[in-house]
Amino acid sequence: MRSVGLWRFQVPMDAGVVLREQRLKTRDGLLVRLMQGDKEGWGEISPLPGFSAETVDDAKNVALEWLAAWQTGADAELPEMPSVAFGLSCALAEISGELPLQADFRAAPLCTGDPDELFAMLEAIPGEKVAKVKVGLYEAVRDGMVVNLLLEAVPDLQLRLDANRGWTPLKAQQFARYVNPQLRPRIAFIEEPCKTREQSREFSRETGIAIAWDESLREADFVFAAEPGLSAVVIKPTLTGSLAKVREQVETAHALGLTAVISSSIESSLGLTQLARINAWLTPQTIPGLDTLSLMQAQLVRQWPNSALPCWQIDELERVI
Ligand SMILES: O=C(O)CCC(=O)C1=CC=C[C@@H](O)[C@@H]1C(=O)O
Ligand SMILES: [Mg+2]
Repeated sequence: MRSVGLWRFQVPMDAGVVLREQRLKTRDGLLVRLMQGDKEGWGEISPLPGFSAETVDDAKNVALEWLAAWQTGADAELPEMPSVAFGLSCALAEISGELPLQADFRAAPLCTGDPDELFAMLEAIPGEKVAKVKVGLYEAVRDGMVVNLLLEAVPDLQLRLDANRGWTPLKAQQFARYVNPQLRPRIAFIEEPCKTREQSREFSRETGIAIAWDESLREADFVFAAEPGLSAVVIKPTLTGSLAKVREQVETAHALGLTAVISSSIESSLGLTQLARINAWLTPQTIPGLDTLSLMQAQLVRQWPNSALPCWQIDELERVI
């Protein structure tokens, strides 16, 4: 016997979360529950505005169609739509036991570049010190100075930076000029410094600073390849698709000697705890990019350890079916 449930949620965000120059006031998405005999699996379907091609309504319609077929006992192929394929495949993998329960709740603290804020965060994390700093939001020169200062002040710190393709080659150069060449190896990578991949490669060649692909993974002409200066790929499962596709991408990256970083698409705590499990399962050596729960004002159904945010239960959400 199979049965299904689908809920729509809307969680208020912390003021000031800006994605692609758009303020994200609420995080909207769907939670799905599959039940088969005495087994139960959950998944989150949350297209990310500005990043996903689909909307929540698109996702809902595609999910409903698949759920109707699954409920009648058909094992239909997963939909292509990435957020839907991800959520449904997680629910199926919980039922089958493919997605292990063990989770890696470490997360590289996300910092907007306020050094005092970062020092406080770093003090709180034991072990390997890896943090992620958004750059490209202020003057490139200021970013360079902040990065230099952080690396100087915390000798065992590794930084991940993310420019979201915000820099022209000139701005990228201005940034690099302020980062002491001896400190540059402690920049684990900078995600997508420039508007084009070619400009980002050029930046890496000229500065010796490693780069990572994130946005590029979703482009039609992207192929996984090892190349000079490239150290990592950032994999955002909600934007990628099914768990099988995520796994394939992780394996391809590892075979090429690249780090694969499992990263959040700002999912609720339910999706985030699953990403922490995916990390423990597929990329256990790597600290994931999952420090986004604090951008939200509530958790959903499952709790992230030690989060003080209230946790909304399923009966507080809008039931679709
Ligand atoms: O990767 C992380 O450490 C956290 C997630 C994160 O930085 C992002 C999530 C979603 C959209 C973006 O603003 C940003 C990114 O570009 O990687
Ligand atoms: Mg990025």
